[in-house]
Amino acid sequence: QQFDFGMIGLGVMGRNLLLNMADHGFKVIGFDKDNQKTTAFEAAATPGTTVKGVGTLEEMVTQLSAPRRIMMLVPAGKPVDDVIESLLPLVQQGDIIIDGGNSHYTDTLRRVTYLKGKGIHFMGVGVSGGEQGARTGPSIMPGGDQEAYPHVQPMLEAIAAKVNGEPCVAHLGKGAAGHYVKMVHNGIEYAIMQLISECYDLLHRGAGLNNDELHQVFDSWNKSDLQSFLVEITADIFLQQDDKTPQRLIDVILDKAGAKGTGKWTSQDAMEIGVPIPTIDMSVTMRNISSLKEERVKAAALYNTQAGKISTPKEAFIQQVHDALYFGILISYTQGLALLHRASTDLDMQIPMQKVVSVWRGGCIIRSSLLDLFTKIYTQNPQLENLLLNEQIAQLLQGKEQNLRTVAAIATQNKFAAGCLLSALSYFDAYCSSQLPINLVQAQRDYFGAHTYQRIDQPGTFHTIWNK
Ligand SMILES: O=C(O)[C@H](O)[C@@H](O)[C@H](O)[C@H](O)COP(=O)(O)O
Repeated sequence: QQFDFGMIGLGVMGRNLLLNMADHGFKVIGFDKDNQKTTAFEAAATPGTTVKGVGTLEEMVTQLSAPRRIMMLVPAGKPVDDVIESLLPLVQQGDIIIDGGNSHYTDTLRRVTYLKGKGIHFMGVGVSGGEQGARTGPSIMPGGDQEAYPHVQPMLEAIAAKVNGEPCVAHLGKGAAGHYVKMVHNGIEYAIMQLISECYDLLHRGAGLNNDELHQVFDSWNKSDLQSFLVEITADIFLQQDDKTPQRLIDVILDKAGAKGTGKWTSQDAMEIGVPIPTIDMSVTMRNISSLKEERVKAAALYNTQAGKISTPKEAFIQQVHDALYFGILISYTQGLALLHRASTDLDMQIPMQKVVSVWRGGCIIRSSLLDLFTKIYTQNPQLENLLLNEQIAQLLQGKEQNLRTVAAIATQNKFAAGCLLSALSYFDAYCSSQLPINLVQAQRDYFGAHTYQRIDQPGTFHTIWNK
């Protein structure tokens, strides 16, 4: 019995992806050091499918047909390098090793080069959609050498989410492009989650909506132009009863966010290559501020900060917040996609933007109806530097702009920490300004550091001996 695909790591993601693959007729074999996981894997298989769990890497590798296709879903970092080293004595030239975890793209690039030298194909593949997505249809973001992709394409297309019958997977570029695209996906995910939480705060603490009303609002928004996975689950979350107290669970969850790093990496890389993504940056910052709970409690007492009650009539305010959220979400995608466009050139990854947005239409955490529009826009203009330069997007934003300004004013007036809503507006105003007050910054830099400046009326760089 020869198997088509092997998985290292049968935690919930690894197991579910492999079971999904077996359901599509592929013969799959999985390895995990933990015997309970291999047993649970076999037990969870759909009757009639061909699955096998083994306890040694050798057993798995020797039963795979050539070229071997081996995916690992292990924690990012050293565990990935350890698995690669333990595989090397067992694999042959032409075999394909895939890292499906959230690895940093520079690690992936290093591993692509290292294994290329040994005649082994290494692919960094982003997988989005969580446990449920892995089992029934994730969004898959593969990158790496084109030569290897056709060997894994049938499996990935079979298991991926489908939109209009099209699989949400495509080859997304050279080197570590797959993991780079997944990293930015997560950066956008951070921003949208933070924007939704800021709107929840304005509606709940500000306008006094209770959990049932919040459920109604988000449920209706999910039937509007805000239709998306994150808005959909947010509507559900407000109905979840706590099993320890008579309260709704949302009301007993501590306001301290966790983070595994992908959002931070996105901001770090954007700063590195000089692409502004302030709303994503702010979402990372807001998680960091949230972790300072004890200090925040002290500061709140010192400054007696209490968010105000919002007097705008409820229905009108709900509509204003709807538009503010829509604007913020669109700006978050805009920033992430502008980063991908630039990184594709600067890091020589040749990322096909129209494929990125089409792969994000289904299965992933940031899936939303907006991705259909983006797919049309990038198909018409694959080299678009920034969505804000597209007329259709301009019309959409101009229709919502005033309500965002109103909500931003209300939020600041009433002491709501709406950092992502405000940063989206500032980004929009700065990006859409032909004139920025940066001439003064240039003057100051030249004044104290002779850093020179350019003039609006003649080419060249200039330095002035300032009158001090
Ligand atoms: O696309 C996905 O399926 C998710 O993004 C997934 O990758 C994971 O849930 C995040 O990495 C969590 O990230 P944080 O712990 O940093 O929020």
